[in-house]
Amino acid sequence: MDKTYTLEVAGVTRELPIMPIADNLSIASFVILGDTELVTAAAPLLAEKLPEVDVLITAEAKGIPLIFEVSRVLKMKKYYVARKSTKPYMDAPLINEVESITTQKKQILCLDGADAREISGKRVAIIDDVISTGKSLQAIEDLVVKAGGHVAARAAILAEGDAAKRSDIIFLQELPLFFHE
Ligand SMILES: O=P(O)(O)OC[C@H]1O[C@H](OP(=O)(O)OP(=O)(O)O)[C@H](O)[C@@H]1O
Repeated sequence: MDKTYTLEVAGVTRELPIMPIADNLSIASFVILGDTELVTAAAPLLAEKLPEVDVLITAEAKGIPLIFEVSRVLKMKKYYVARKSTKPYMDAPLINEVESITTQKKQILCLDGADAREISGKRVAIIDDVISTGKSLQAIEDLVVKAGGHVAARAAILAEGDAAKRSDIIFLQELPLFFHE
């Protein structure tokens, strides 16, 4: 099997290392943390595909640079982040469990109660770097609904595996999964 996968997205090319995550499955590792060139190229393309929304939300961690840039392009003054642990400075956080394709154990996602109150009644776009099993997306969506927000868009740079067949998400490029014996 190839050791890398050549990804072309938003006019940028990256050689993604193919990494095993289970006995019969490998993924092309896509890490946008630190990749200013890719994030700044992808964010405006995603921003122009979004319907009109009031707020943006992502999950810690890899969605953060992307949501920052999308909010900047859209001239939004802030964005929201569901964290993967509670913090003492949070006010009555909303908490949900989450498991992603790369998660080895269960994690939590939590939204500060103060953020939840601001999201209430708003049209929300969920932003992430990749949608794969969709479990992270669903966990964020559950928090948004709990907060009283209305999910109006689900957007990512890449749709991995079967996620590329979904008609309810916005994405720029597909990413294959690599199954083996
Ligand atoms: O559709 P899914 O199967 O849920 O996978 C997609 C999620 O997985 C990755 O995050 P990861 O869990 O690796 O966390 P990190 O951003 O904190 O590294 C990615 O950033 C998405 O949030």
